[in-house]
Amino acid sequence: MQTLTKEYITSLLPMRPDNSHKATFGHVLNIAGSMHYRGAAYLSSLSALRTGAGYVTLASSPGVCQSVSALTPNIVMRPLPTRPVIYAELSPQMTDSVCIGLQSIDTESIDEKAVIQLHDLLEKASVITVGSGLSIGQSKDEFNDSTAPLSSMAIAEGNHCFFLALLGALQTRSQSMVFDADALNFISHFLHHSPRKPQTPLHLPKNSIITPHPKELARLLNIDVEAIQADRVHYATEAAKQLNTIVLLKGYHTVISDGEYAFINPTGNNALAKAGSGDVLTGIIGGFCAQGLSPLNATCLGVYLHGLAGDLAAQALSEYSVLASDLLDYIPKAIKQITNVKPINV
Ligand SMILES: NC(=O)C1=CN([C@@H]2O[C@H](COP(=O)(O)OP(=O)(O)OC[C@H]3O[C@@H](n4cnc5c(N)ncnc54)[C@H](OP(=O)(O)O)[C@@H]3O)[C@@H](O)[C@H]2O)[C@@H](O)CC1
Ligand SMILES: Nc1ncnc2c1ncn2[C@@H]1O[C@H](COP(=O)(O)OP(=O)(O)O)[C@@H](O)[C@H]1O
Repeated sequence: MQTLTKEYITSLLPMRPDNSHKATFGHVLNIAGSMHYRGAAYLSSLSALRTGAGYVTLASSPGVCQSVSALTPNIVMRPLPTRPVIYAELSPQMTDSVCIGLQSIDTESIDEKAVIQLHDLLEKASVITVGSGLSIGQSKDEFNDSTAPLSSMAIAEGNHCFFLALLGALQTRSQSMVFDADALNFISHFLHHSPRKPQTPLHLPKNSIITPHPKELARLLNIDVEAIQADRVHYATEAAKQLNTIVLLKGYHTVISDGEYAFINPTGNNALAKAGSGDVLTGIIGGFCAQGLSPLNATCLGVYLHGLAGDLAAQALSEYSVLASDLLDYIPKAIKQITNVKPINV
């Protein structure tokens, strides 16, 4: 187990040749966001550009694409077809969001056939990031409860069907891939709670990275979150072996493991404990993968810089006041700090 050092991290930064163009620095396909989590699509897309990717395409529902393009002109949009809501409880007046009991259901779920329309982008993207704010459509505990009544299982599954179709299409691809947030919840559901039990063990595509917080890793391994927190390096390593992937276990002193080696990140602070900061991290890692770094190196560099951006933001704004969107402005300062670029006095 090693702690990441500034010297090691600096050595991982990708080159920026003068004789270059946007394709030199790679294309991130970010499949993210849903009606209730538009911010996650924005944060994960923009942070990839801030980290140096040449091109970012956001593939999401039309509503998400519209919202994100209203906030920034920097991201290319690929709106995907949505599927009609199939359950009977809907009244005609309900258009965007539907409340059944305490649940708020996303009616803009992406059609699983959208995967066919994504074929060209799946071919040409340098890296595919999936899951930030993708929406499971109901409470996670209910989603992961196989004893839930059939009536609730019939209620919107968010982007579950789309994700499973996508995962099938990704199996044969060799680009780096980052699976975050709800992508991990879909995988946990498939592994442990699906009424149709998987026939064969689930394999993530090669060159993949997963970015669970402790509860997401607990869901993936089907154990208690307390057990994970009591032995973070062991469980990150175990999950990396089981799923044949790079594991980034989030939290204070984030752990990164490829199943053989484990790294501990020394940067970051409680300012990062704010909704959306994990979405920024996904984009950062995607941005470095796009520039040609291996999944392990992109993860180590991304985690360190994300934490450093949080440290610099906390110094300037206080640990209380940092927003996930502030991190976007501190990524450049973190990069400058590790490259020892002196600030220019104007
Ligand atoms: N602006 C946007 O659009 C945003 C969109 N977002 C998107 O929303 C989606 C769902 O994300 P989410 O935050 O609602 O659910 P999730 O992270 O599973 O937390 C649920 C429960 O899990 C627990 N828990 C969490 N962290 C833990 C930890 N470190 N260690 C231990 N336990 C931990 C905790 O439960 P408790 O411990 O309180 O029982 C918590 O209440 C996802 O796709 C994401 O990308 C968000 O990024 C926010 C900004
Ligand atoms: N107390 C803390 N110290 C250091 N880093 C933290 C702390 N709390 C959260 N983080 C970091 O902030 C990010 C939170 O990600 P996540 O839990 O996925 O949130 P969200 O889903 O809201 O984006 C992770 O990178 C995690 O390591």
